[in-house]
Amino acid sequence: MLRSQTKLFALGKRQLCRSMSKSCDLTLVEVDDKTGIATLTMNKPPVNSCNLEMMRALKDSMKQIEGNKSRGIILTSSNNKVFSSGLDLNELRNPEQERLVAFWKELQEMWLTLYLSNLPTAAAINGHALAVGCVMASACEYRVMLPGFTIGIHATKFGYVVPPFIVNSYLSVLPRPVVERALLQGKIFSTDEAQQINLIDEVANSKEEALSKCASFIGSFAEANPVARALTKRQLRAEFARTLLDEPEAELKESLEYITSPLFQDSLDAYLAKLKSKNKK
Ligand SMILES: CCCCC/C=C\CCC/C=C/CC(=O)SCCNC(=O)CCNC(=O)[C@H](O)C(C)(C)COP(=O)(O)OP(=O)(O)OC[C@H]1O[C@@H](n2cnc3c(N)ncnc32)[C@H](O)[C@@H]1OP(=O)(O)O
Repeated sequence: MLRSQTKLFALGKRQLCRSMSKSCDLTLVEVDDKTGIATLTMNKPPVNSCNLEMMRALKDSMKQIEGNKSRGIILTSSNNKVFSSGLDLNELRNPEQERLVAFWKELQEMWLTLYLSNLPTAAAINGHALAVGCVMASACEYRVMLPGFTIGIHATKFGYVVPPFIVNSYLSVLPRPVVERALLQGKIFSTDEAQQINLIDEVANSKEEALSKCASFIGSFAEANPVARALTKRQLRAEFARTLLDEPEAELKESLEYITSPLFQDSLDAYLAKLKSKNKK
């Protein structure tokens, strides 16, 4: 198994840190010296799918940003078509038990790190944000999206039960009746639809504009005491994080049982075959 490593480079006025795998930098972090805001870029070709190493890199980068006393985090993608395609489905297919346990624990920890970050968080959604891609954007405090893309959690459409903490990600942004309908339909929203239901806060016409709008949002906390802000955020969000904070092992056990069931594996096979066949036509 590859271990992600983190390196720090001085780059002019900026610091750049990278979480690396053998073949590429999975995440890139740039801290703007003037604003103190860190941009965390997902950089796992072709579609930023979240495998074990990617989620570890994301978690490590976020912890590093918090440790560097940055003023906020903007999550974005180096791919100008895909923000993230969600969990790497290959991790779920006929998994080896030890790796599956590590993978699911990393998902839990990555989500908790983002959802409960002490820092203001914003997502510059510069491409499709599907399933856990949407969950990561929803875990941020603010979302700016480019037109012409899609966002949503479509798990039920291809036969997956939605885990409770993923339901909670939506519930922290959307009203309950909207969440219920969207999850049960497996609804994927266009940028316009997402704005209408307030799944996203703003639309921007370029990645630069999206980053700038996210930076303005983070700047809006300039007058707030960072410690008071962080503790208040944690109080507000603790309820939705409760399952994973108090009983991560129970959630893990339930998810593992479900993922390794023939029911799940069969629908995953069919879904992966459909996804691959798209490119063979
Ligand atoms: C009661 C207890 C309950 C417990 C429940 C426990 C577990 C349930 C698990 C359910 C959780 C689900 C969360 C998820 O995040 S699952 C991931 C779902 N994601 C998707 O369905 C996205 C699928 N991808 C796409 O729709 C498209 O790829 C796209 C993102 C719109 C980009 O389209 P495009 O630019 O055209 O790129 P391609 O489609 O050609 O993709 C390139 C390449 O990448 C492969 N790929 C895409 N997404 C994934 C992925 N998520 N995982 C692995 N691989 C992916 C795709 O197959 C192509 O591969 P080839 O080049 O080899 O054909």
